Amino acid sequence: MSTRQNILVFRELPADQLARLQAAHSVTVADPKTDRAAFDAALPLAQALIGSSFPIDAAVLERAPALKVISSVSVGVDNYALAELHRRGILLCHTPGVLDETVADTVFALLMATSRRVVELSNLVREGRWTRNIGEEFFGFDVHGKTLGLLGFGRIGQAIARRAALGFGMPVRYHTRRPVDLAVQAPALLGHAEHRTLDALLAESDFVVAMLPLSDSTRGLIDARLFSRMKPGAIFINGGRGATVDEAALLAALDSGQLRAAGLDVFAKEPLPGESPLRTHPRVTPLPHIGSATHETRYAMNRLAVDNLLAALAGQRPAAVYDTAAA
Ligand SMILES: NC(=O)c1ccc[n+]([C@@H]2O[C@H](COP(=O)([O-])OP(=O)(O)OC[C@H]3O[C@@H](n4cnc5c(N)ncnc54)[C@H](O)[C@@H]3O)[C@@H](O)[C@H]2O)c1
Ligand SMILES: O=C(O)[C@H](O)CO
Repeated sequence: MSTRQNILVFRELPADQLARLQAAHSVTVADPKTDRAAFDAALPLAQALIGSSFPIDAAVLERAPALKVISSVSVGVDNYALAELHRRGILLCHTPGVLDETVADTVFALLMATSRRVVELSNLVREGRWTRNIGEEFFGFDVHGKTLGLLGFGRIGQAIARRAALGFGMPVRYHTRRPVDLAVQAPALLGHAEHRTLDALLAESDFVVAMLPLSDSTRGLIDARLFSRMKPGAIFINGGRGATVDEAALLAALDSGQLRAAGLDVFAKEPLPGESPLRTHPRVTPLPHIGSATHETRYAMNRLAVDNLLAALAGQRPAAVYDTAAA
């Protein structure tokens, strides 16, 4: 690629990271959620896009004939028309690795909040309803020593597994299409994590944590059949993507008592619609998709996304390219 390129920034970046782009290229900032007209106007000349949380689908790509590279400020790539990017030869970069520990912390916050009923009991205090010693009806469920089942045992799944096994003494079971060679890929988990078939994992686990990407193979994967295979009284946590879960089946499993509780950072539709029963269900702890939302981690993601984009525009191999051919 030649020297100054046209970059369209479709989500706010930290000022210093935006300045890095502006120093070398022509930059237009237009958030399609608040100024769709400006975004649409900049698309035809854009050679590069950087941002997140907006679908870059085939219709958007059709209006961006000069596009050569997209740098997503996210690890998940479900907002991008992957086959179309591959067909058009557009490079897709993302931000794996820099958010693993923070997202794992968020998932653990949900694990603790659901099992120890943190939000419910904190509200009891705040609302002046703590008038006598807490009785059995408010007791929780131990986390330490319980079995954790992971659907999704990639970068973030393994960070969750380390917390569970090494911090809380929890046996970890994971389900992937093929067992992971722990000695090579996750030596800290040797002797702590074991591969299971999906049904065996569900039958054994006190906590089932989904940390899956959204793809054709995972959309709606966690359905009524899977909930019915879980241990009665299990806790379900979703930190991956909302659409991997059949939300009606999740509600039915909560209402029948099959599930003790659910902790959800992600939903099929975000922001969660006001009428969703998941918003106010007494045994659901909902979070507004905050897995990676700390100052440090969001900054690291933005910096990596800018690094990726500048490298691609300089004709170098970016640190984190997503393989659209494999999608
Ligand atoms: N809540 C948040 O804020 C937040 C933050 C970061 C990532 N995420 C989501 O988490 C996902 C995982 O991130 P990662 O960095 O750990 O990804 P990763 O690619 O390292 O791991 C993905 C794991 O999912 C497994 N997997 C994929 N398809 C599967 C299937 N059909 N059946 C069983 N296992 C399957 C893979 O084998 C792998 O173990 C992201 O794609 C993103 O959607 C959410
Ligand atoms: O995929 C990711 O990085 C998170 O969900 C933030 O969008």
